[in-house]
Amino acid sequence: MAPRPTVNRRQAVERPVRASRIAKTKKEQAIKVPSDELEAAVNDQVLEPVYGAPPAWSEGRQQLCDAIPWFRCTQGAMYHSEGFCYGFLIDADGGSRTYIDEEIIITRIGGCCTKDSGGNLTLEKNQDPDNALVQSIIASQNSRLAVGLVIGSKNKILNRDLPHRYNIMDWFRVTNVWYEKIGQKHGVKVRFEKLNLAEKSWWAAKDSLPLVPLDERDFETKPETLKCEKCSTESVRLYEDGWMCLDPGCVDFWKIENASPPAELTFNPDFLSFRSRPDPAIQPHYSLVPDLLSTLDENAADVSTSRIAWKGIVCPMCFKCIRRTFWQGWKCDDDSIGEGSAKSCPFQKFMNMNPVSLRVVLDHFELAPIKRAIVFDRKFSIPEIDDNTFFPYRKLTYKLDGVGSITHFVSNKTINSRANGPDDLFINLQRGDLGLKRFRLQSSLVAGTLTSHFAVNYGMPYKYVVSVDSKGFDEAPNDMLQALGRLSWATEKAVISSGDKYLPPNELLTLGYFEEMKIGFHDDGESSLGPSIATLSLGAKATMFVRMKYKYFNGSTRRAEPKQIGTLLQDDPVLKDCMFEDERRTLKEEFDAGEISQDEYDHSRRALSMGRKGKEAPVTIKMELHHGDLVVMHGENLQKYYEHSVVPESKLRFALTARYIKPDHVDAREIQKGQFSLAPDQIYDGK
Ligand SMILES: O=C(O)CCC(=O)C(=O)O
Repeated sequence: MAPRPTVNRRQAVERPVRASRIAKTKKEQAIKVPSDELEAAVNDQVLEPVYGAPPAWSEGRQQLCDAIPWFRCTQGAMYHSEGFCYGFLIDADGGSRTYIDEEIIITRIGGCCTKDSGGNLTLEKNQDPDNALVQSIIASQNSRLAVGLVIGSKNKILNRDLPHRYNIMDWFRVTNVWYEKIGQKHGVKVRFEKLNLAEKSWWAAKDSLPLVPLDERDFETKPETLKCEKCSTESVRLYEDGWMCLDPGCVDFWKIENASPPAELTFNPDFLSFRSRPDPAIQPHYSLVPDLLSTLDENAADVSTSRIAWKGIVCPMCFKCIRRTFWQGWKCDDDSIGEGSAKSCPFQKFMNMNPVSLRVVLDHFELAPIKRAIVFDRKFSIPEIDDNTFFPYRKLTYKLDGVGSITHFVSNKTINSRANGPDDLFINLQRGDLGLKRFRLQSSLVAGTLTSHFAVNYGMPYKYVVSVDSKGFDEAPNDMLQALGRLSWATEKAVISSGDKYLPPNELLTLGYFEEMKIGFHDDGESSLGPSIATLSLGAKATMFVRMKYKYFNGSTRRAEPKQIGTLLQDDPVLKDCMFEDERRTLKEEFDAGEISQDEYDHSRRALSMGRKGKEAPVTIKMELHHGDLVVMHGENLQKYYEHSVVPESKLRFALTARYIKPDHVDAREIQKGQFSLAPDQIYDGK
């Protein structure tokens, strides 16, 4: 029998491969493409079909990160956590001298980059050994931890027609981590080698050669490694063009025989073709494609609202990563982006939502509180306490000078346990389908981020924080109207005590929080809302934080660049406890009195902030919201100047918030949605 050729080379490399950013077809491999034709070459590329299909995929980054535990990073190429690299994305820009074939990937590790005018990432500082990404990739290599790889469809180096935006590849081992000179800086590169060499990769070209069996592979031949004469560091020979010392601390770093290497380098075929002997000790930490659903016993108490149960899953029918957008579970065709094969996937998994009992979320359920004992932390505002006017509620009032007030009606066991009271509402809201869903945040750092809570809106449309489709109050279940009765009572009592006119609510937003869900700092809206907003808390305890908005605290908007000053406030209200309160007040008085010009006013204000980093305002009000408590925020400018966030504890909480939406901000056809009349047993008497 004729001897076989060197098998690894037949698999991966048959001729020298130029290490470039340009994707090349097999025929073009040694052809140099001028850089000004780069864009056109990439666009005109004829992509080859792939051999198989990815084990899981996603059209959105958020969906991918939610479902795949080894890739929970919505930005950057590397997912690292607690000092290890678990997952890596190969997408548009792998940097210069990138390489991909069926089993090998050579790429930079990402980080320390900015985008140049052409949209390419360039290193803006050296990547040193203390960099977290560098440490993580080395830690994974040293502890023989397999790394999961994902390939994005913007990758043009592989030259394959990838089926989806993000495609799970397989587990890889880290075989080499080294430094290269990239522009004027040094950055870290990595060579990944597919762990399972016994199975053909799905991303191989459809007409590619069959896989070389393991027992015919050469695991002995390794690329040449030489010791530097200057620093004694051993470095592997990466490029055909010549050996280079890869220690960035050495005077001979990145030089071929004392000279800079050519701009375009050709990979050393031995570096591409060597394969590591299978090693059973190299294992991943996670499953490549987790089957989360098989582990969720929906009949077990409280599983359906636990943290793990609102992670994304991989659709068992079409393998798409899907997020839990519905209160009851996952629906494959709901979380689709663009056209995709899964648009019509019928998979849906709605869980048995066994009601979570109050016993589970309230430590002191039945035992307390008969009267809630409250300890106030002197770091925050201390409220006025009134135990009499609205007995059995304790009324706590926080005053925000010249802005408004926050009234906290503290509930107790007697109030909560009355018929149609908070205890009943908490259980009843869990029966049936209220239509609670997670929506996309309108503005978020990463596009497509979902809220960390479920929402449903009744009454007038409320579109400030999330775009929630509103249902009319005529469709609202009795429990919502019972809650609306309480909220109307609380609003009226809080507003009338402050001497203002009471406007009955015409909108009710219900938020549902599972374990570890929350709502970050936001305001409820300025121009479209009336001055009063009332919330009823049900279930788990939560903490509400109130702070001044950044621009009112600092006197200017956030700066685009650290050295710049943001835009100064046109009309600075100089709120109590803002930065440079005294100076800003004096300047404002001088300006209002015509003693200084606009230029002088702005110049002096800029001088105050010069050289100072803007910062978030400290929290001024911190409230513990318990089951049955009612909170009313009141004041024309409260939502303009202040923002709030709420962080619940335990496994289930509802917040029902009633607002007055100004009818002139609502489409005339929607106005009737906000009309309601309460039946006698839905009107609340404060007991
Ligand atoms: O969960 C809460 O208590 C507050 C909810 C909230 O801030 C909102 O609906 O805007």
